[in-house]
Amino acid sequence: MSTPHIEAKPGDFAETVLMPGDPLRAKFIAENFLDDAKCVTRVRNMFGYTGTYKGKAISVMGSGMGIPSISIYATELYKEYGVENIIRIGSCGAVRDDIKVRDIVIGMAASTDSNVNRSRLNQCDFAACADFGLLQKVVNTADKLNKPVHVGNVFTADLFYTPNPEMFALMEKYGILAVEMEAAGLFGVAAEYGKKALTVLTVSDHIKTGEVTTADERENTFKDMMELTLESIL
Ligand SMILES: O=P(O)(O)O[C@H]1O[C@H](CO)[C@@H](O)[C@H]1O
Ligand SMILES: O=c1cc[nH]c(=O)[nH]1
Repeated sequence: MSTPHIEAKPGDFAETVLMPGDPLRAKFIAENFLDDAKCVTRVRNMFGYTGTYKGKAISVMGSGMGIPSISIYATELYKEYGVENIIRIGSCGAVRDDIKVRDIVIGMAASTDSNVNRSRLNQCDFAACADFGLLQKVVNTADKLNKPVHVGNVFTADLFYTPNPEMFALMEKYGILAVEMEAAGLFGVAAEYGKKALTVLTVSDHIKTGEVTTADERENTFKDMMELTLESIL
């Protein structure tokens, strides 16, 4: 069995798949955080691996950038490979003063300028939200590990290079924590197939201050986010 975009065999994916946008990041995670990781798909170089973390089977696969790309992979994983949980692990831009670069943001819900969830729900607004059980586990794990996290609404943008930068002030006014490009789409696909999803992000840049993280800082904060996410799904 294979799908148009995934060449893995039935049973090749674990019930939980971690999804960074970047397929090379999926490879890095497999090589540095999982034991006995095996590459299960490489169509279009969108690498997917399955291994174990402290004895538990976990998969990791790139999603690509933006809602259309993650929607293709999430649909095929949920529908064809029996995956139950997808946890997006990505980067985001902060849009308010109390969120700093390097912070961890957990997307409890995702607002968006995309029309995909309206297409699903007969043009009505869909409140795109994370699975409460996954959210609770990651928040409890953050408490246990003494890692500070921000939990709330993120904004999933269709355009990275936005022609409407005035939107960032509106996001701040409405309590949105950060901007990224996939969460609302992933939550919509999970709802469509009766599955579970969560988004965990690290702040790579600050929209208001222009501050960006260095490569070393990105590596360290990324390890923090990985430890938090992996421990929460044990
Ligand atoms: O770091 P990732 O997971 O790719 O996430 C963010 O980075 C990309 C934009 O540079 C978008 O995919 C956005 O959501
Ligand atoms: O989508 C994204 C990701 C990181 N930083 C941004 O400003 N936007």
